[in-house]
Amino acid sequence: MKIAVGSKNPAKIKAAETVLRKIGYINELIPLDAPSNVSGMPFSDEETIRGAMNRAEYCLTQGDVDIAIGLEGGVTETPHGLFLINYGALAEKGKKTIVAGGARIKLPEEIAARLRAGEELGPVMEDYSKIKNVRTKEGAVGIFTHGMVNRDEMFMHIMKLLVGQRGDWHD
Ligand SMILES: O=P(O)(O)OP(=O)(O)OP(=O)(O)OC[C@H]1O[C@@H](n2cnc3c(O)ncnc32)[C@H](O)[C@@H]1O
Repeated sequence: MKIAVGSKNPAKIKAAETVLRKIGYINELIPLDAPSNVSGMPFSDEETIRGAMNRAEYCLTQGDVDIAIGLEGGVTETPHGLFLINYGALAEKGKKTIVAGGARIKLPEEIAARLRAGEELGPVMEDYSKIKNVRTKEGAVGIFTHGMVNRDEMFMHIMKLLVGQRGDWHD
């Protein structure tokens, strides 16, 4: 069984690899540059879910991939402020795509204002934290939880929700 993940982001690959290994999948995980076909900074649950699904479903069209994972970050507006959100999708040939969402936290108003003005979270977080490539490491969630929950761990939880919903992993 060949499994792909629709991203070359190390935080996403690590999350997918760790959880797949936990359930006994020890073959190579194939990272593919999969387009999300949504905006660079998804601004709703719907857009972020769509991005995750698009990434996963694109991977299924590449080579002989049997199962594909799409992981996508975004934000969503609420009456309480702008929240960081993340979703995952697991696509499999001949089956309905499985979707799961991850933990969410409210972003500080100074970050939210910049996103509403059109900036993307990746560069805004680099600027705010003075750390390069935050999105590939601890992520915004890691910065704002002081390392208590980093981006890979947050995606690991989404991965568990995905593989758990699929159910039986015996060949
Ligand atoms: O390489 P890919 O897979 O595209 O990963 P990405 O982090 O760049 O892209 P996402 O589609 O997951 O996220 C959409 C945008 O939000 C940014 N973003 C999302 N979550 C973030 C986080 O926790 N920390 C920093 N930036 C984040 C990210 O940099 C993108 O600009």
